[in-house]
Amino acid sequence: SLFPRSPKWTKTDLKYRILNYTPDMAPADVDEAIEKAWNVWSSVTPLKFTRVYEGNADIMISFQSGFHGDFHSFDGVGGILAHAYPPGERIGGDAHFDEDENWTKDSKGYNLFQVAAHEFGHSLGLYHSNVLGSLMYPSYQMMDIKNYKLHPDDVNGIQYLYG
Ligand SMILES: O=C1CC=C(NS(=O)(=O)c2ccc(-c3ccccc3)cc2)CC1=O
Ligand SMILES: [Ca+2]
Ligand SMILES: [Zn+2]
Repeated sequence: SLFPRSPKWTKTDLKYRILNYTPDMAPADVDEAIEKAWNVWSSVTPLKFTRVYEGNADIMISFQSGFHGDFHSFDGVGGILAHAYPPGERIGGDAHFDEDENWTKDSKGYNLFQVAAHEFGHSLGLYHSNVLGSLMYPSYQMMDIKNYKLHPDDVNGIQYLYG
């Protein structure tokens, strides 16, 4: 078609790898935050996310600071918290978290689960939403992470791509 659909994964079984850890949190808490962030999206699509511990994965997850080898250097404390690449080969899908932030599993600093869930939306092909309260809204706001529920706007967006 004239306007090829926005980039999306052409497979439903995606592999992710956590390349390094932030000193801000216990590794097990990082693992859990990342897994929960994937569950947000797999719970409303046919997508399956499998963690791998070596070699290449569709989505490579890492904590980096300042210049880290791509064209989007991080900026120290505050400002940009993270970024993720739309679906594709090599860097496509990868998610980078700014190590200079204070990553937490609760409501102090920046909640890793929440930021990861947002970034993984980008890794899957979603862009920002203008619906306040949606996960893909461009600005960070603390949400009820205990029993997190995806906003209908986010469900519509991801199901448009993978429904
Ligand atoms: O595409 C971009 C480029 C700039 C971004 N700014 S950010 O890193 O400060 C950021 C802002 C909001 C969020 C967020 C929004 C809603 C829920 C959870 C996090 C995550 C990261 C984040 C982002 O995803
Ligand atoms: Ca920053
Ligand atoms: Zn974003």
